[in-house]
Amino acid sequence: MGNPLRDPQDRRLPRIPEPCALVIFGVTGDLSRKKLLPAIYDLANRGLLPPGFVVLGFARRDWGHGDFESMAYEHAKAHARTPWREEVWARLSGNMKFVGGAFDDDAAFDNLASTLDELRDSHGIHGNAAFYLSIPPSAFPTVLKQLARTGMADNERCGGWRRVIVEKPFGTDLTSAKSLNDLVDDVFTGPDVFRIDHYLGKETVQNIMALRFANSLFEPVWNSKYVDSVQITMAEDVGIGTRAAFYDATGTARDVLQNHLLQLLALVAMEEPTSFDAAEIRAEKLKVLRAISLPKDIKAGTVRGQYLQGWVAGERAKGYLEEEGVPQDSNTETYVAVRLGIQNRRWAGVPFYIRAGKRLPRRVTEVAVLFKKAPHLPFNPADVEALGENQLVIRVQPEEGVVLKFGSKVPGTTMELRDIAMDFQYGEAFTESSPEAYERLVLDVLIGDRTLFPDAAEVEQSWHVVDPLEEAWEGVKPEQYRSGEWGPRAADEMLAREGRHWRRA
Ligand SMILES: NC(=O)C1=CN([C@@H]2O[C@H](COP(=O)(O)OP(=O)(O)OC[C@H]3O[C@@H](n4cnc5c(N)ncnc54)[C@H](OP(=O)(O)O)[C@@H]3O)[C@@H](O)[C@H]2O)C=CC1
Ligand SMILES: O=C1O[C@H](COP(=O)(O)O)[C@@H](O)[C@H](O)[C@H]1O
Repeated sequence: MGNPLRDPQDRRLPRIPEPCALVIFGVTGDLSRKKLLPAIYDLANRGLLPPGFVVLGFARRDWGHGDFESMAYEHAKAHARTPWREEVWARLSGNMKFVGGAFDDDAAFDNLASTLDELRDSHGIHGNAAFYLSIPPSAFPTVLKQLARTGMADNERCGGWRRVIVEKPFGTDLTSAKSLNDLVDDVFTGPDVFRIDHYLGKETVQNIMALRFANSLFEPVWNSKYVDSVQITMAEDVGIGTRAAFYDATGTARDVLQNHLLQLLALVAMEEPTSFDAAEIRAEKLKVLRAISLPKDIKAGTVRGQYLQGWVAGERAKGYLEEEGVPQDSNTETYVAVRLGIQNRRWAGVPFYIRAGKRLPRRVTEVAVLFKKAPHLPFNPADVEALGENQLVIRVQPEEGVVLKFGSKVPGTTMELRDIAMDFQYGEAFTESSPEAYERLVLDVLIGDRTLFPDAAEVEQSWHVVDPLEEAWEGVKPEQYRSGEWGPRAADEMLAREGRHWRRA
């Protein structure tokens, strides 16, 4: 199916999937409870699900359908974005099924396959099903093999479409990502594979393309002639929560740099796609990912940190090594800062500073484009000194919007200058509410629109960036920072060495 953005007529059409089932592996997990089940309710509430839509949960529980439905009700109600309406849930709940079992349990998968076959006739889903792997990444291969063994991934046998949604991180390095790509492409046909990166489902991230390519204002200055540097920040006030096993084996670079942050960089730096087709957008992003250069001296051009105990938003926070399940001698980073370059004509010489961390003072994700100062400033030197650089800040979350910072005359009888901000906030500009990222992405899978999903080449290219970093960091102890601080001092020093500082996000 073509992308509706391509044809302005199509943009206004509601996109409703064909009758189908969504099978969620790991349905009792954190992601499913907080994001997927609420997203399904929100889609139903907006009238975007087909009649007879089935949610089929799979996890290690001795549950009947009713137990699953009660759990789903509790979490969907707690986390839904749209107003709660019992009648919407009542329509969904009749179609919520559960199959219990472990990933290595053949009988459980045989049971799942026959349940899906029965639903084809009883619920008119025509054999259409999407499988969401909301499970530990180490289990992706086992589940994919089970789907192959039981014939559940076989479009022809099932008489409808079969799609798979693979969560991130997709592999732990380039080699494992390649094997996983091979496996997933063996089991499913290429266009039926959806590698999810939920940042691409965020409204504010999709708006990067609109901001850049729908306006003539920014394009002329979107290059190394005018841009001094770009800063991408993903700060979280939370720690690792209950995800110690996953996080300690993963670290910040694999958890969010390899995917969310490199995707943001690609959207900010890529050339205009010839259309909004998935293939065109992916091709432009891939060119940027291929042009990324790492710091010559990786140790000097990157900083890894690990949080100590401290205070975040007035609350006492444990240190990373005190978190339950984290080994006492863990060297895993909970913060990363890196200076990347992009070796092409548009961006030569412009540093892209990227930082991400847990237990920072507050939750904020933003992309800041910092402009060079004007070549001549005919003002009082003290004023010129006090003026910051012009900045365009894309606030991904929270307080979603875009801020333009520039110097202005202070009202009065003298020519005094001060930085001011023009602020666009979604809440003020639009009456429409933004769908949650997973809501948009689940709908896209059910419709078969791959535009917002990175392809295999992008995922592999991102590991080309992260693998050398991981290699250089091997055995190196991370710098420490107190919970509630903006990361290790070394991250400030890294920018100071280049005459810059991190923007106050
Ligand atoms: N949580 C988050 O905020 C985010 C998560 N992700 C990704 O989403 C995926 C899921 O993460 P998350 O929900 O946090 O993980 P959780 O650990 O919370 O949940 C894992 C789920 O997998 C099930 N599971 C684990 N092992 C088995 C097994 N051997 N057999 C059957 N079921 C099993 C668990 O079932 P049981 O109840 O039986 O243990 C549980 O339902 C991961 O790939 C993660 O990287 C991506 C972005 C954000
Ligand atoms: O993918 C992940 O993202 C979350 C942060 O997501 P956000 O939408 O709240 O910004 C992060 O906490 C988690 O560690 C990571 O796996």
